[in-house]
Order: sequence, then structure tokens, then C-alpha cells
Amino acid sequence: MTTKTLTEQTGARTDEAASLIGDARERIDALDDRIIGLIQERMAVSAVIQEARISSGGRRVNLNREMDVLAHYRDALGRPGTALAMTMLELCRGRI
Ligand SMILES: C=C(O[C@@H]1C=C(C(=O)O)C=C[C@H]1O)C(=O)O
Repeated sequence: MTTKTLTEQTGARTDEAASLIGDARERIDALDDRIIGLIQERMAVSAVIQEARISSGGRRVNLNREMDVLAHYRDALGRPGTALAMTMLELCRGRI
């Protein structure tokens, strides 16, 4: 097995930049772990709401609420925020 140098792994052209990128990527990996954990927590909370609504005779999906969630993400992150929220809603309530 050949081990790549940090410079090869990062695409940087100097050791200084490679070191900075290596450190920053560790932070990104840690942030991604937290984001994934938060999404999983959100999925569990969303499931509780959906089950309560279905048990009460209602529907799984509530489109008015989903519009508010989409607007929240769009206002914070712009147009890509809408796409992100749509993916997250699909994770939380499945495809409709
Ligand atoms: C969680 C709910 O149920 C569903 C899931 C939603 C979500 O994950 O944000 C939003 C609306 C509903 O389609 C809710 O009504 O709040």
C-alpha cells in the first residue's frame, strides 16, 4: 500500500497550505458528524409527530407546515436551502 503525503491528499502546492487544509478537513468531518446526528434526531422527532397525527386519524403529511419549513431554510440559506430542506423532509417523512 502506498501512503499519500498530506500535500497529495489535499491538492495544495505548499506544506503550509496542506497542513491548514488537513486541519480544516478534520473540523469539517467533526461538523458533518454533528449535522448527521442532528438530522437523525430531527427524523426521530418528526416521526413522533407523524405517528401522533396518524393515530388521531389525520394524515402523515402536512403541506402547510412543510411550506413554513422550506421558507425557513430558503430565508437562511437562499435557493439551495430549499433543496436542502426538501431532501431533509424526504428523510423525515419519506417520499410523497
Ligand atoms: C413533523 C411534522 O409532520 C410532517 C413532517 C414535517 C417535518 O419533518 O418537518 C413537516 C410536516 C409534515 O409533513 C409536522 O407536521 O410538524
